[in-house]
Amino acid sequence: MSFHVLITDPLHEEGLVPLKNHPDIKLTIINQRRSSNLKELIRDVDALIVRSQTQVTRDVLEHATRLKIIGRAGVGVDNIDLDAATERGIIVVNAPNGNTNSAAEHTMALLMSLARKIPQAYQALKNMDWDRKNYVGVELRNKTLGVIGLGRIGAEVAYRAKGQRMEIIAYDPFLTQEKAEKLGVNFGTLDEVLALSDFITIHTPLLNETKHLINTKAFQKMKKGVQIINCARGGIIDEEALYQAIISKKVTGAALDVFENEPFHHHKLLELPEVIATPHLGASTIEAQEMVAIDVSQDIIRYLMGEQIKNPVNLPSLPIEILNKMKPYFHLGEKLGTTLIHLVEQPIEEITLSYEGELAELEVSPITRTIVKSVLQRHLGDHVNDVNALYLAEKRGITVHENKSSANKGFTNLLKVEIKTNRESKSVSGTHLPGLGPRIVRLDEYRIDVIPEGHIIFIHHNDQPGVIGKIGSLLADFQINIATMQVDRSNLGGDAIMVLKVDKRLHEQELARLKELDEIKEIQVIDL
Ligand SMILES: NC(=O)c1ccc[n+]([C@@H]2O[C@H](COP(=O)([O-])OP(=O)(O)OC[C@H]3O[C@@H](n4cnc5c(N)ncnc54)[C@H](O)[C@@H]3O)[C@@H](O)[C@H]2O)c1
Ligand SMILES: O=C(O)[C@H](O)COP(=O)(O)O
Repeated sequence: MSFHVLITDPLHEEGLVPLKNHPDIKLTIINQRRSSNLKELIRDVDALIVRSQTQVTRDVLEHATRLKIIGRAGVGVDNIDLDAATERGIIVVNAPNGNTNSAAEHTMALLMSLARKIPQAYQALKNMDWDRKNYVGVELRNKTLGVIGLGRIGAEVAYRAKGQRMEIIAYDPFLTQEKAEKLGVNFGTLDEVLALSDFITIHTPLLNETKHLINTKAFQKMKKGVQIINCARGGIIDEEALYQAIISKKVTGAALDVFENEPFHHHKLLELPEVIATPHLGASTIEAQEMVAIDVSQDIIRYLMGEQIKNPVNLPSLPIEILNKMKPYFHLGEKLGTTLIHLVEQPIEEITLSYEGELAELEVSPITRTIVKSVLQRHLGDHVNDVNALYLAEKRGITVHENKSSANKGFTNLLKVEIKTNRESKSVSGTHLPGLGPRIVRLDEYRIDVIPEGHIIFIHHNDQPGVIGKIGSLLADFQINIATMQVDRSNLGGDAIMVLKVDKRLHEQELARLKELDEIKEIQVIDL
């Protein structure tokens, strides 16, 4: 199988090598700035790789009929419509670690340039103006640096700023006491960070919640004379509010690497002498570009070749070692979901997944996605995948519940899948036996022991003498060999089930003959 990969932003050459050398990959590289026909180009590609300049909008994705994966050679994915990608089952991956160091170093360069007015003094000197009195700076030592967003880059900046003997106060909704202590920073609320800092540096993603996080109100809460750095994303600072805060002398300096609209040829903030700026260069180092390009190319290749990816953005992300440990449960979950969906009538209202024993200790959301996928695939087809399964379930009004219990009910791990429709509720439970593999151990209240693979016939019948013989002799007439047989009943002479594993698939006519037996209430043939 051959895959077509399209690259629309400049990428480091090293990152292209694995793609160029791959026998199953055809590579197209375009300069998106010169190409306005992304919608045309994206039609026949399997993978797209971008940096921050290509805008992967919903409109663009509507034309991407074959697209399976989008790779972002960098961190921020605000130029990609994640909801639209998820709805279409397109996985988005990024390269979150490769440019952390470079972005932190760039932030420090901006911080120091701001404190000592280096760009302004340099510009004056270039204009042959030997001016010393207008470029008196401030020391960083003993000043307070407010860090908003203490993730990868924020933490690296805090670490470096401590080397400048600054006091650090940080705000991040996910900051734990342990992490703050480890980094030697003070915990603060957003308002405290705004009120106490001499310098403020922003390191959050651009999200609905962080759009214009630093607005007129936020500037009002700041110290007079504060200086601000944004090496994260344009749009987190309200640029008009910043302009006014500088004019009013509340803010005495701003260093910006990112802007609300990029690229631009004129910006009113740059007319102010207090503002220094770079054109989104935080990640622009040889080292960072090499690393992000390699990381993203490798994940693209992994995904296209059906291997485990490392940096998914629209899927729960777990370390590879843990995912490998969970592999048997993905397999078991998929088999249980496929089995159960063949045994219920539509329409489904609820899917409930119960994780018991050892399973309850795991992060089970990826298994849940796989089970929901296997359930929906029966009627929606192969376009359902782990990325869009939960979205498609929600869109169809199906609620998905997850229950966990560490209680051990005779199995070290037990996974129960239950489907509720408007008429009935059915469940199937399974376990993974180390060294032996998956087993279906319960069908509703019936106890069975079935290896979920091959051709399986589920029969719901009346518990009465002769049924097993009749079914056995009919199958013999069809030349179908029975490999295993399991029978259980609710009570003597009541409802019973039979699960047969046979060596070849039944034809429609053969199935019809079995259904003619009076004792049989329901029969389903499933290929697992
Ligand atoms: N200028 C550049 O070239 C450049 C380079 C790399 C990254 N970036 C940008 O830098 C930013 C940070 O990147 P990162 O790798 O450190 O990401 P990260 O995910 O490691 O860290 C982001 C942190 O922001 C926190 N956060 C989220 N919402 C918040 C809020 N409302 N208030 C405070 N904190 C909040 C998160 O909890 C997280 O800890 C991103 O916007 C990324 O796109 C820019
Ligand atoms: O989010 C990022 O990784 C940076 O903003 C880098 O963007 P770039 O790849 O366009 O330089």
